[in-house]
Amino acid sequence: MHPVVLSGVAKHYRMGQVDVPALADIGLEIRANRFTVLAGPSGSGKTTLLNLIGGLDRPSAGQVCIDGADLSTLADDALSDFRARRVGFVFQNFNLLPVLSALENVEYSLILARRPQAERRARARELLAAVGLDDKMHHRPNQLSGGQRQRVAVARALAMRPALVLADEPTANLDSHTGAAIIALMRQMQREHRISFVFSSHDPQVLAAADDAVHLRDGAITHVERRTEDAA
Ligand SMILES: Nc1ncnc2c1ncn2[C@@H]1O[C@H](COP(=O)(O)OP(=O)(O)OP(=O)(O)O)[C@@H](O)[C@H]1O
Repeated sequence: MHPVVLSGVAKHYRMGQVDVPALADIGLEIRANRFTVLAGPSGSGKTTLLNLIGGLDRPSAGQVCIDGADLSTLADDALSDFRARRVGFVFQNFNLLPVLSALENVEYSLILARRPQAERRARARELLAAVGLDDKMHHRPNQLSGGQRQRVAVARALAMRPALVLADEPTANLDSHTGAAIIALMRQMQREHRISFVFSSHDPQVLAAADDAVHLRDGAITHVERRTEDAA
């Protein structure tokens, strides 16, 4: 099963009297357990598409189905609940809560989901160890480097065992060496946790690491490259 299927998706933004078309007639199947990159020049619609896939915004037309659920049929509460349980997010500016430690940042979504304390603490520790931060669990974000902050964000995105992790330009604020390490980490996490990762990126290193690349231009898909076979 494809975890994400988009059909006939369009998005227009309204700016006063002006209608700004951002995406038109998008049909796309994102494969399960793959690393997919949305690539294209600035303004081509990458972030808009990622926001629709993650249920952060709604399409002007068409359907977005994740894990068999048609997001357009969900009311706002159900949509945010779905997002919290099934989708992990990684942002270019990390978006960690500054007053919380690395451990608490990873644990936070599990607290909101009312998981028992022992379980959520164990899960957060396990994930921080997996991203190489065993010795930094009690550091706050301003006591961590950019690369370490993004490692915390990756651990946080995985905490709820999502079906899908979305990352908007995750290496944009990192130097190329640190960016390469984060890509390798995300690749490893994607394989170990057997989930689908979808990125938007300009970064050739991210594009080179992808199984599938979706090329966008002027709000439309120009072509999709599938670089690995479907599993037998
Ligand atoms: N909130 C908004 N209101 C109005 N227009 C918007 C809004 N967000 C995006 N747009 C427009 O939609 C189009 C697609 O923007 P989008 O941010 O999705 O592109 P992008 O490929 O992610 O660009 P970048 O690589 O620069 O982040 C652009 O023309 C942009 O100006």
